This record gives sequence, C-alpha cells and structure tokens, in this order.
Amino acid sequence: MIKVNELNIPTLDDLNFTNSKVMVRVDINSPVDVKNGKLLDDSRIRAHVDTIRELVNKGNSVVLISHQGRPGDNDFTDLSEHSRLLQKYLDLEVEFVDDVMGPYARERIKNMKSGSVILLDNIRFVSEELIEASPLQHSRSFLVKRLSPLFQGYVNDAFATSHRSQASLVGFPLVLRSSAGRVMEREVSALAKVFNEEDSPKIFIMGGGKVLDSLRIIENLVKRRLADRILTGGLIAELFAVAKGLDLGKENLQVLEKVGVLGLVTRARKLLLSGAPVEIPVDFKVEREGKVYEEPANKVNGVIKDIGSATVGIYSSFIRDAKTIVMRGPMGIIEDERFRESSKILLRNSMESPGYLIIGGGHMISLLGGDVNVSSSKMHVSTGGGALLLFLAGEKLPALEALDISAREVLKK
Ligand SMILES: Nc1ncnc2c1ncn2[C@@H]1O[C@H](COP(=O)(O)OP(=O)(O)OP(=O)(O)O)[C@@H](O)[C@H]1O
Ligand SMILES: O=C(O)[C@H](O)COP(=O)(O)O
Repeated sequence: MIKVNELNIPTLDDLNFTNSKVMVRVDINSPVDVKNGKLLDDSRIRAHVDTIRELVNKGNSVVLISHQGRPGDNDFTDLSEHSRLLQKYLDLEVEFVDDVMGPYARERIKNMKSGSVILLDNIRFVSEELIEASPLQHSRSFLVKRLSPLFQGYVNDAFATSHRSQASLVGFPLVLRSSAGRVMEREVSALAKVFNEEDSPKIFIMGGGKVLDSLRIIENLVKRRLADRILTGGLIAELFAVAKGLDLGKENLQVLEKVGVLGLVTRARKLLLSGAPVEIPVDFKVEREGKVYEEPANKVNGVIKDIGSATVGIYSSFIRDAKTIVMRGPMGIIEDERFRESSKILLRNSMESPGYLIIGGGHMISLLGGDVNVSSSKMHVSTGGGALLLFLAGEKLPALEALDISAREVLKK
C-alpha cells in the first residue's frame, strides 16, 4: 500500500493478480506528427512496459486501454501506431482491436489466451469517457457495465491522466478489485516525498509558460510551508519580477499581456508580501535586433528569452544545499538552442547534487533526451504534465481517490 495525502493506494504487491483477466489503464497519449501519424516521442509507451510484462509473466491476460488526444484536435487518432510500438518494446505480440466496448471487442476479450495482450482502440472514441463525473456515476456507465464483467481485476497505471475524473479512470475501481500499476506506484511514491517533512530543505525550480498552473503550485507550496526556496525562470519569473516592481520594458510587458499574465500580478504580489520564499533572476538573456545580451533584471532592454548566467550561479548555490529538488518547466525558450544553456546547467547541477531530484514536464524531459525511465534512487522523471502540476498544487487526483475507495469497499468484500 502507498499512503499519500490520507489515501491508501493498493499496489500490485497487495493484489498480486495471477492467471486472471486484467484491464490496465495506461497513458500512452503521445505527441503525433500529424503529417504521417508517427509518434514524435514514445517515452510514455516505454514507461508502461514493466507493468505489462509483470502481469503477463504471472499468467494474466492483459487488456490495455488508453486515450490519445481529444476529439477535434489533430492528435486525436486511433491507437494502431501505439500498438506497433508497444509490441516492439514488449517483445510480445500485442493484438490491436479497433473497437472499445462493442461486440467485436468483447468477443476478442472473452477468447484471450493466458499471457496474451490486447490494446483496445482510443477510449475517447466512447462519448461517456469525456464526461467528468464521480466514480459512482461512472461505475454505472455503459463502458463499465459492458466491460467489467469480462475481468477479474483492474490496474491503473495512468498517473499522467489521474487528474481526470473520467470513466476509464474512476469507474472500474468501484466494481473490480483494483490496484496501481508500477508507473503509478513510482510516481506517487516519488512525489509523496514533496510532502514529507524529513526531506527538507526543499527547492522548487519553476519555469516554463504555464504561468497560472505554476502560480497555483506556488500558492499551495507557500500555504503548506513545503518550500524552502522557489527559484523562478521562464514566464513565471517575469510575473514575479513585475510583482516586485521591476520595469521589464514595453516589449516584455506586451508578451506578458498577450499570454494573460499581467492579470496575475496582484496574486503574485500578495504572495511576496506574505514572505513567500520566491527568488527571481538577477539577470536575463535578452534578444535585441537579432543579437543576444545579458542584462541586469532592473535594466532590461530587449525581449527576455532566458535567465542570465549570474542567476544560474546563484540558483546553483541553492541547489547544492537542497535535500529535495523539484524542477518543472524550462528557464528559457529552449526550442531555440541559444536559450537552452541555463536549463541544462541547472538540470546537470541538480542531477549532480546530493539531493533527490524530481523532474516534470515534456520540455524538461526533452533535455534529458526524453527518457522517462530514468528513475534511480536519487531521481524521478515524471510522466505527468497537468497531473503533476495539480498534484504539486495539492489538488485531489480523482484516479487516486477511486483506488482508495476500491481498497476500502471492493477489496474488503
Ligand atoms: N522567457 C520565456 N518567454 C516565453 N516563453 C518561455 C520562456 N521561458 C520558457 N518559455 C516556454 O515555456 C514552454 C514550456 O513550458 P511548459 O509550462 O509547457 O513546460 P513543460 O515542461 O513542457 O510542461 P508540460 O509537459 O506540462 O507542458 C516552452 O515552449 C518555452 O518556449
Ligand atoms: O498528456 C497529458 O497531460 C495526459 O495524457 C492527459 O491528457 P488530457 O489533458 O487530454 O486529459
């Protein structure tokens, strides 16, 4: 059992499914090259291999469900390419069934042999999946009523989707014996450290462009006194610089206005006045007439693109003394290699520091070469984007709540 935020989450060690038919909810939602349907990054597919292999090795028949994209978006595709990659990494046959809960899918599931693997099609082809509703309501959905009788157990391995109260994530645990998979277990165990007192001092390095999400995390960290220091980069740093009264110049204010950040200055200022341990850059890398300059934060003349080297040095000194470091979002516009150095230096210093490092977010993971399986005793690379943000912001994750309910109500039967 994993205990986190008063929840008890069963693991595969608690349920130990053998010779059963098990539904496994994974998150293999991946960036798609819309020109040819190829996946641009398969790290999430690779992340789930050990859960699937463990279940197969115990004689279970495994039926995988996942979403890809959202209806109407150009990355909303079927899962045929995902099944090809899963088969490659699992080194096992993966039967792709281009159905979800219809008669063909149910027939194929009924006829499975022990140790076989099926991947059903995109779960978001089923309209009920996109409804945000309670576990009880979803346990009464057609999706759950049609599929659950075919299984002896359910495993949720989709940490990166655990912030969604959708049928495939919260409906099955109320009717089937359920546990977390190994990805979910690794994520929740690692991230629980953030809330553990003894893993201090804790440094949070918050960057990127999702300013409202990052502000919500910082507000939670300050309210719960979880952070010893919050080092800012990216657009969140610019928000706090403005909140501190720095004049970043018209061009940068226009950038902040355009992405709706200026409306958050009051909230940021309130945090600063409450004594929040938020550090802002002392210098920035700016671009002016096509050239790159480093300028003091109070004398910016150009468009901010990254934090400066003096700031990297100061932030690195804080990192060296930390026991837990959480990094989410890059310090600069890393799509442009001229603005990648600061993030890479801080990432390297964090990895070399004696502290435990948690990294989240697609852009930061890309600096690692995209491998989310880099989980050592000193480091955890999260598969989560929005889910990680909300977990760090102290919000409840419905999929975890549903597993806790299952442990209390289904397992006890
Ligand atoms: N100073 C800056 N000005 C404008 N954009 C910035 C700046 N610094 C970073 N960014 C942008 O932030 C984006 C990444 O932010 P984001 O919050 O999405 O991080 P992430 O690690 O990808 O997280 P997730 O996986 O949740 O998307 C990049 O596209 C980058 O260009
Ligand atoms: O990539 C993600 O953040 C997860 O797969 C969740 O996807 P969603 O935001 O479409 O629910």
